[in-house]
Amino acid sequence: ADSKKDGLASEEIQHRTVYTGNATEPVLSSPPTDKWWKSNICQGSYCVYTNLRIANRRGLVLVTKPDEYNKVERIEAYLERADNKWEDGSLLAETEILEKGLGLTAKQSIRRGKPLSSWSPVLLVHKDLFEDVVKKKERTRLLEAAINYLPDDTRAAFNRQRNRPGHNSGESPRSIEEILYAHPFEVDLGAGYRQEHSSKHYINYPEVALFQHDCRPNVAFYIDQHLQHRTTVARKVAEGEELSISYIDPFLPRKERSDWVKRFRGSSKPCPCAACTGNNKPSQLKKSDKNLAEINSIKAELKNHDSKKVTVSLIDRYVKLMQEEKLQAKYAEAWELAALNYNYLGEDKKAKKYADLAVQAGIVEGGKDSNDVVAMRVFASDVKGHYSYRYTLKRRGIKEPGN
Ligand SMILES: C[S@@+](CC[C@H](N)C(=O)[O-])C[C@H]1O[C@@H](n2cnc3c(N)ncnc32)[C@H](O)[C@@H]1O
Repeated sequence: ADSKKDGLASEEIQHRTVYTGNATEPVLSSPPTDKWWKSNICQGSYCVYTNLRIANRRGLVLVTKPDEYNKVERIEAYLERADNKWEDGSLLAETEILEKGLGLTAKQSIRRGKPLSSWSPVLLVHKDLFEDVVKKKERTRLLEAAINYLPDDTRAAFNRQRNRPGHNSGESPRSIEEILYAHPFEVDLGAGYRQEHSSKHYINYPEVALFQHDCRPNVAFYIDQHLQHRTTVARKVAEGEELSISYIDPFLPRKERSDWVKRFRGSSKPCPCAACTGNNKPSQLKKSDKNLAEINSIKAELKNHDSKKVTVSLIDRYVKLMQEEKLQAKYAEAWELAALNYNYLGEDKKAKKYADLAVQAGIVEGGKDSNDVVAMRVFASDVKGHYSYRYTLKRRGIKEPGN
């Protein structure tokens, strides 16, 4: 009964007896604890790979193809440096949230820029598995075996996601597939040499699964090149407020965002976020839809070096709309575009201001060593020395005052 309550993996695999597809005898195989190991649990070109030692013995399992496995194996040294933690346990509380299940709320107010978490993945599953292995039973066999191989604590953390909070014992725990669909993260391991197939994988971080979705989130996240997942507060959070990340592209039109929310909830119920319901005020929704359409169209102009429509007031308007729409978790690209475009028009003071803001936002959204942050730092240090200074004015034949 206890195992049901905890939503643990199905009974048959609790004792770690794993059956291979065409074997007549159960194959009792336990992974070694000191290296990568390929199990004999395979289906077509997909196999279960495990590493119990990785990330200070948190462990990592993969359900993937051999060349994808090789890519992860190559970055093992980086994964080894993982630093798995909530940055400050006193800031967050697990809370049951109406219509959404278990989530996180702030125990006290938290400032923008505060790092919240850093976790290594425990499971990677090739996305093509779901097309190439058509029988759900076969996929389940691989996925359950993979989870079963994880170290006990990690498996328990994974299985906590399978609970259905707010529901009582009658309901069965979520399947691993449901968890993967309900969890927003995926990574592309990148094209290998002459590789033609996709390298996209679902990637699971059990602790991070506690962040609920919001299209106007107050927390930004990124997955770094070591596959480490990091979250940072994107706008000031009040005590008691729910912490959220966006599982989807927040610049999508509302209808598409709502459809996505239905998909990951596995339900036809409408999306309950304020950005979808407008707090039941139709005028608010209309305004937000209009703002978003305008943001997207101005963004297209700002990205086009040859645009004849960009003026200082158009950039000012873009900045204002981004703030109004509460898109703080996506400021980095916006401030970078604003900074460059101001500079194209010779507005060096505004360019400097937004370049500095782009650096701050870039740290929140991609980390201090990300390429964008490095580039914006260089730009901010000397906006007039940057190629972009007066770029548009020069092309329009406008001379610098005094020349
Ligand atoms: C990654 S989990 C988040 C933790 C989950 N609430 C739980 O209780 O385990 C994703 C699931 O949470 C629920 N959820 C997250 N954000 C939501 C939202 N904005 N509205 C409704 N449900 C949401 C959905 O059921 C979704 O499938």
